[in-house]
Amino acid sequence: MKFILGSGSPRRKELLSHLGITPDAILPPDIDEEPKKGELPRPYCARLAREKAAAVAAGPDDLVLCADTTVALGRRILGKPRDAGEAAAFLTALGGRRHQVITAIALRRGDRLWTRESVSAVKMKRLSDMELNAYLQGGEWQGKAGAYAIQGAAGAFIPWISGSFTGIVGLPLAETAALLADAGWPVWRQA
Ligand SMILES: Cc1cn([C@H]2C[C@H](O)[C@@H](COP(=O)(O)OP(=O)(O)OP(=O)(O)O)O2)c(=O)[nH]c1=O
Repeated sequence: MKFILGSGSPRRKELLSHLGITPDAILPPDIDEEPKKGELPRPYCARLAREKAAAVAAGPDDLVLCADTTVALGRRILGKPRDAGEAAAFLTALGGRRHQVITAIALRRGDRLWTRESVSAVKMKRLSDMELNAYLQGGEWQGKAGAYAIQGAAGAFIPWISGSFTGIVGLPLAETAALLADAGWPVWRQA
């Protein structure tokens, strides 16, 4: 049996290491992340995590762990920005308001699938032109849902969260540990 991390996100690999897990393989899934017409953020995020888990090639006994992080502004889904212009639009829309960050995780072994979700609320301050431009120049927005990473410079824009910090970064550790326990993986085995 192999443990496969179905994710190209270095944050997810690092967070998983806190549970003492070094994956036997890292296989980033390649799926269409376009939301369906009228799809709401939470079901969208859960669907993507499931589809990622289904897309990773694995043996019948292998465990495959996948996740999806989605930023939701009301009913609006903010995925990974295509370019700096879209990142600027996302950050302008998020500034001065509360939004949600959803991370859905999916664990698959053969035909069996275990899933969980973490939902956090995040308040971002309204950004000045100087803050916005400096942040865009720093490049940390690339590849991040909602165009920011709380674990980097954008932490300075976020005075308040309610929920799971590790969930916002991309892999909620409490839910992940519980999911692994559901599947019979011994997270807290003694050395
Ligand atoms: C909101 C937020 C997102 N993110 C990241 C986590 C995810 O990597 C990314 C959202 O994109 P995802 O599609 O969830 O993941 P990914 O494309 O990076 O990797 P994979 O599909 O291979 O697993 O945004 C942060 O690192 N910090 C944050 O504060």
